[in-house]
Amino acid sequence: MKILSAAQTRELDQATQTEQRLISVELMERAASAFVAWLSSRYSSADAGEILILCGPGNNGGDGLAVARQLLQRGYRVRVALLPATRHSPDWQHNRQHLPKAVPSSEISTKKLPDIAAGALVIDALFGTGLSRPLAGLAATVVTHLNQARARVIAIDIPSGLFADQSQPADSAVVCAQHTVSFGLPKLAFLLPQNAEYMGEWSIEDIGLSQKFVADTTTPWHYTNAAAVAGALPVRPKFSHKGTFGHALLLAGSRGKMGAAVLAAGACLRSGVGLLTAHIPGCGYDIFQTSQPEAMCLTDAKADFISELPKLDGYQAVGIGPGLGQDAASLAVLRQLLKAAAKPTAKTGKPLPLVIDADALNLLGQHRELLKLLPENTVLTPHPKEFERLTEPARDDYHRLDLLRDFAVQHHCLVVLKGACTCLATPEGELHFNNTGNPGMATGGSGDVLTGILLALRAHAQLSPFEAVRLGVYAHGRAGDLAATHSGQAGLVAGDIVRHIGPALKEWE
Ligand SMILES: NC(=O)C1=CN([C@@H]2O[C@H](COP(=O)(O)OP(=O)(O)OC[C@H]3O[C@@H](n4cnc5c(N)ncnc54)[C@H](OP(=O)(O)O)[C@@H]3O)[C@@H](O)[C@H]2O)[C@@H](O)CC1
Ligand SMILES: [K+]
Repeated sequence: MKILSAAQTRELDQATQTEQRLISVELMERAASAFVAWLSSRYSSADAGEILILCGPGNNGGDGLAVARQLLQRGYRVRVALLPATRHSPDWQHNRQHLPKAVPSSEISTKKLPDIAAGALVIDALFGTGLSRPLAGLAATVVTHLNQARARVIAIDIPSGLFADQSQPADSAVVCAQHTVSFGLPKLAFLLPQNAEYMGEWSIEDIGLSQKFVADTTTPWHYTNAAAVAGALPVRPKFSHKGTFGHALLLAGSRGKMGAAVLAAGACLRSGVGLLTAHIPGCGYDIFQTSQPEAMCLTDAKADFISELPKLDGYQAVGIGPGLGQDAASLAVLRQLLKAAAKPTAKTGKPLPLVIDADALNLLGQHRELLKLLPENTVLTPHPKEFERLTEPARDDYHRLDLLRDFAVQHHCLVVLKGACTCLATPEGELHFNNTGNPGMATGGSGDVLTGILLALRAHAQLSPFEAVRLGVYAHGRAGDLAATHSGQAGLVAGDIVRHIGPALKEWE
């Protein structure tokens, strides 16, 4: 699914009208109907009580006025408060004229802010994607007044005061919604942690916008949902054997951190890899062989950390990092690996696929000269702090996205920035936000599991680097979601995610 800018969203609006021979007010009516259908599926008129609709001067306010009329027709009690303005959009004016007299309406002023009882249901239709500057004056006062009221706020399209695709000054007035009901496509702002307090839960309603325009429009931003990865996992052919699905090598573990190696290995095995060999420090042999009998095991000469790079012949992908530690000898192994993997393999003529995580990323951050050795299409899986060590502190989430994109393009690699909406940056400069996963996955070992999944999928000959990583990130979140249905979010541990990779991947079969 594509994510469009605010300017492209306006063009989409126009293109839809032209394509479907609609007048703009008809599209507004569709948006209002979709919003009302959403609201009435969640709140009966008794639950809702008297609904206050705050309307601005543009089409977002026009949506609010159409919603007021439709809610009244459905038997809800509504009242409307209008933000004064010198100019109103034509569709606003149309819906103002068609607002039934039975809907009480008043104009807001500094002296007459709307009464909002705690717990009241309030619809925020002040500003949408036409926001052209941070809110100030009366508009900002109304938003602050609303946020202080402890009401149940539902935003139409986007919380008012929030820009759809760029940052606003830190002290801007923005509506804090409990839920945002948006139309057609998600907006970039919805996916960034810095906006979580404004967005609440959000959902996207289909209003039949032009699919052709969306298909023809280019954007760096994409959203990975179930439809995006449908059919992405190749069917296992009847006459396949374990060699068909690749042999992966995992370099992981150190004294006290063997669990990371065990989790990554378990995840790799559950993600369809043909064979897995793990190279681990001597201290981990019994632990590893006992907990992962399906994997083969090579032990390092050192007992506590990895100091040797095994021969790489015969492997289709190598993962390094989980529980590795940051010993100088392990750094030397990482350097040797980067150099060796860059040489084209006899089988594919391409560099050996690498997945780099955790301490291997921290070592890269401390020795940035190694970044120029990264083979093409290497996968890096940092969380924001690890990513900062590779680049620089980000001013905000938008700046972090710029850094992420630049890094992936400059180093020709795939970077998975882990978070609530994990973002995959490609060497072509695309950013793909993931829609699976839950806060229960913010737990130790969750990242090691992702490394194992990605390692298995990068060893799969039929998946392109991008397909493997996008699918792996999605499947990791999906496994976490399935795990949470059993253990709950608080009780979820990384091993639960491993145990649900199979059921998650089964959904593609
Ligand atoms: N796209 C779609 O597919 C569909 C979109 N639809 C709906 O349309 C909405 C977008 O409508 P919109 O473009 O009229 O923008 P919106 O935000 O309501 O108001 C702009 C007005 O506010 C003003 N203004 C701006 N910033 C301001 C500020 N800080 N303080 C004060 N004023 C400010 C601005 O004035 P100006 O910038 O010219 O000074 C202008 O007058 C969209 O979010 C969705 O709800 C659906 O109906 C149908 C399908
Ligand atoms: K709004």
